Amino acid sequence: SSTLNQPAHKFRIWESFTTEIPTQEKGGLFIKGKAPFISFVLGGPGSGKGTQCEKIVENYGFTHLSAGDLLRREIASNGEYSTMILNIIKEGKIVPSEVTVKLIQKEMDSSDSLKFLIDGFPRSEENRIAFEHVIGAEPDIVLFFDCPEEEMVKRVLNRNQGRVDDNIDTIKKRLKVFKALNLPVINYYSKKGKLYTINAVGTVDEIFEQVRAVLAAHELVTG
Ligand SMILES: Nc1ncnc2c1ncn2[C@@H]1O[C@H](COP(=O)(O)OP(=O)(O)OP(=O)(O)O)[C@@H](O)[C@H]1O
Ligand SMILES: Nc1ccn([C@@H]2O[C@H](COP(=O)(O)O)[C@@H](O)[C@H]2O)c(=O)n1
Ligand SMILES: [Mg+2]
Repeated sequence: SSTLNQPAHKFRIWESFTTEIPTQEKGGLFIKGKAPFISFVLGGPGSGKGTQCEKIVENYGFTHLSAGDLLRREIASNGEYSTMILNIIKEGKIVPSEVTVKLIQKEMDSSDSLKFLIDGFPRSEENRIAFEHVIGAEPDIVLFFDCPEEEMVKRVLNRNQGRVDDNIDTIKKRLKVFKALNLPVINYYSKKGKLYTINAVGTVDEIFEQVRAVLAAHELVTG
């Protein structure tokens, strides 16, 4: 059956083995003994999510899961969904949540990490709801890299990593999709008090100082 129709199965397993029932929020990951800290990392195309995630990993030992990288790896594997994913990425559209959440779930399940950065996810309300349903967890915080469109376009066009979506036509489409589908997710987490907006203009180090302040407030600075 569809992944989306499966319950947050690990939570059910935990419930049946202990009377000490953890909060539903982190249910799917409690089987590892301790619920990991989860940060979603959002922002438009080229806002600097991946760059800042690298700095967070270096400094604080998070495990970085980039949804885009997982999808690109899936394309490279020539698997069942490769062509479908490639076509969607070329169009700047969003891959069905069932596929993306399954890739994230696999990485989280095979990791012992207690700190995850989930970069470029959730890109839509559908993504968000699928994650909650399948993983059985919500993020502790959401970092939002807020960057003007002209700056994002400039950065993407200069990126030079051979990505099929780093061209002006696809960037325009990605910006439209970001506004239509990702901003509602950002607003959702803002209302929940989980959103931390970072001014993504400036040097990489200047931006990282803002990130550091957010992580310090959550006592995640010890690595
Ligand atoms: N503060 C900055 N100033 C100038 N250039 C930057 C800055 N941060 C990142 N860049 C550059 O901008 C480009 C895009 O950055 P990055 O790949 O981190 O963005 P992203 O948000 O992950 O984008 P995407 O959503 O497309 O994956 C890269 O070439 C990166 O080196
Ligand atoms: N949750 C997601 C994340 C990404 N995609 C697709 O991949 C493209 C590249 O993503 P980056 O985070 O590396 O910019 C993106 O434009 C989408 O086509 C997705 O579908 N769902
Ligand atoms: Mg990226």
